[in-house]
Amino acid sequence: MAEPVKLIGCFGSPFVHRAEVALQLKGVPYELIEEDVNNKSDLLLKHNPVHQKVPVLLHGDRPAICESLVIVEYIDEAFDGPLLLPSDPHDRSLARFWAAFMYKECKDSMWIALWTDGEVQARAVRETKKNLTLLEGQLQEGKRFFGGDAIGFLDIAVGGMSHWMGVFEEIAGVRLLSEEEHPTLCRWAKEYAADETVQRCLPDRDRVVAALTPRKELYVSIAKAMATQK
Ligand SMILES: N[C@@H](CCC(=O)N[C@@H](CS)C(=O)NCC(=O)O)C(=O)O
Repeated sequence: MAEPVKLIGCFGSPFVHRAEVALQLKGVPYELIEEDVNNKSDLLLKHNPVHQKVPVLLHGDRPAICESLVIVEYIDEAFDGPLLLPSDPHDRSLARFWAAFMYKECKDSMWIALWTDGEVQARAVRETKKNLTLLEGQLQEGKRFFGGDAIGFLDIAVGGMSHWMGVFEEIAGVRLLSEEEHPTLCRWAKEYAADETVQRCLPDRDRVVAALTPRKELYVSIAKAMATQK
């Protein structure tokens, strides 16, 4: 009998979304354990004592796997189904490189652009748009997804942007991604969000806006701290 798979997650998280999409694409049955990140459970603290964040993947009795992209890679290797990372080592390294770029440079500049103001914000907006152009360059002509004709690792890494970017833009009142400036990336975002498997684990947009809006002050203070470290 297959060992049970459990995912500790929380509502409205783009990081949890990554793990869920990977499980869904692989056709792995799993139990989603909803965590209240404002009142963390002993289960979460036990399995992710380092970062105390979701997602956390539990596979049988083995030690938990933490960090969304590590989880996606594990799911890809541990289960049958369509390959998420490219089979070619060179392509695989490139996918990992751009996923790391998304996680660090893109995310950081976006976050500062969304939640600061004045010259700091203006600089971050310019940097974000430059980063989005670089990312857009990874979408090959004639291919629907970063992974080619099917959703792959890099699509999952960038995937949060397709649903959450608009949410954060709405809460912050700032526009970063537009059809005029990044038509190919916008086309990708629509196709990703419209995919049948992805749709199964995309939280309702209005509920996400309602859940994240009260966190605005927190986002502003995190962004200010990030900006001073740059
Ligand atoms: N680098 C982590 C980030 C995960 C993350 O930030 N998760 C948020 C939910 S969206 C969380 O658990 N927040 C709780 C906290 O920061 O205390 C990953 O990729 O898994």
